Amino acid sequence: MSRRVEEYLKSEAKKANALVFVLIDSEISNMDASIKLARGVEQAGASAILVGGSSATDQMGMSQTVQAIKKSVKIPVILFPGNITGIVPEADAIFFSCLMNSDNPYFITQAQALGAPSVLKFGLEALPTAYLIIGQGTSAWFVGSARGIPLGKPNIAAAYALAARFFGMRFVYLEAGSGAATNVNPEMVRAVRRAFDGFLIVGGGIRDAGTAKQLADAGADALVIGTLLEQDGKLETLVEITKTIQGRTA
Ligand SMILES: CC(C)=CCC/C(C)=C/CC/C(C)=C/CC/C(C)=C/COP(=O)(O)OP(=O)(O)O
Ligand SMILES: O=P(O)(O)OC[C@@H](O)CO
Ligand SMILES: [Mg+2]
Repeated sequence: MSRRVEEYLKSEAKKANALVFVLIDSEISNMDASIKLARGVEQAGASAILVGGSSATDQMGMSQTVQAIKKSVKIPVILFPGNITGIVPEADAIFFSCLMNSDNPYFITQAQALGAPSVLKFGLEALPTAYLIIGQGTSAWFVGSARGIPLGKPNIAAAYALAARFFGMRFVYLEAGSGAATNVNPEMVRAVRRAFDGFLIVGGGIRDAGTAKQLADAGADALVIGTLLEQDGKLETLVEITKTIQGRTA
């Protein structure tokens, strides 16, 4: 299986303090809005577009959205599935994730087993990802039956990341949850960075450049921004974020 997207992300991450990935929630944005947003965020310096939603079930709609985004931007489009319904053919890659701290085995191995044949059939590049949900009260936390790692317990997150490393997973995604009131804190990112030498993604509740800089300085390779851009006029904040952590826009 090709590692084209993974190699691209790793080489881009070497050039910047951290990359920015933008999450387009296929349950919220219609096709025109998604295309406009994708073009805007590419211009603003985002390195990849993630498409997904914790309860996305409209595969036809997602398929069309991904296809339209692909035609509009050069940066990779990566699926971010909350379930097997989040797998569509048109993307470049998929976070093939294991919600390691779920209480439900479905989100640890069963969705993956059910989805794997489609990933192969569609030729999607699978990015092996340990998805760790931090804190509680968000959609991903609820839908994924996560036993959220307490925000103030960096060593627990680091232990999961170490387990992910020993499993051979090459990505860890520390997720406070979309729209989280409190983002993952830099102490936890630092602890996980010490334990895990792969590609470290941090997301959930990041809304300003100051926070983004702290998380990048703590060792994140990429930050995910979603909810912020669901409000009009916030592209400027994204430009500020990319400038602060990368010193550049596209
Ligand atoms: C690999 C395959 C086939 C599936 C993975 C299945 C797993 C591990 C799911 C994890 C649990 C889960 C429900 C994750 C959702 C991730 C996601 C797309 C979050 C985005 O959050 P939103 O759905 O936008 O939240 P809002 O409700 O706030 O919009
Ligand atoms: O929507 P926000 O809070 O930016 O979170 C993005 C992403 O980490 C959610 O999966
Ligand atoms: Mg959302």
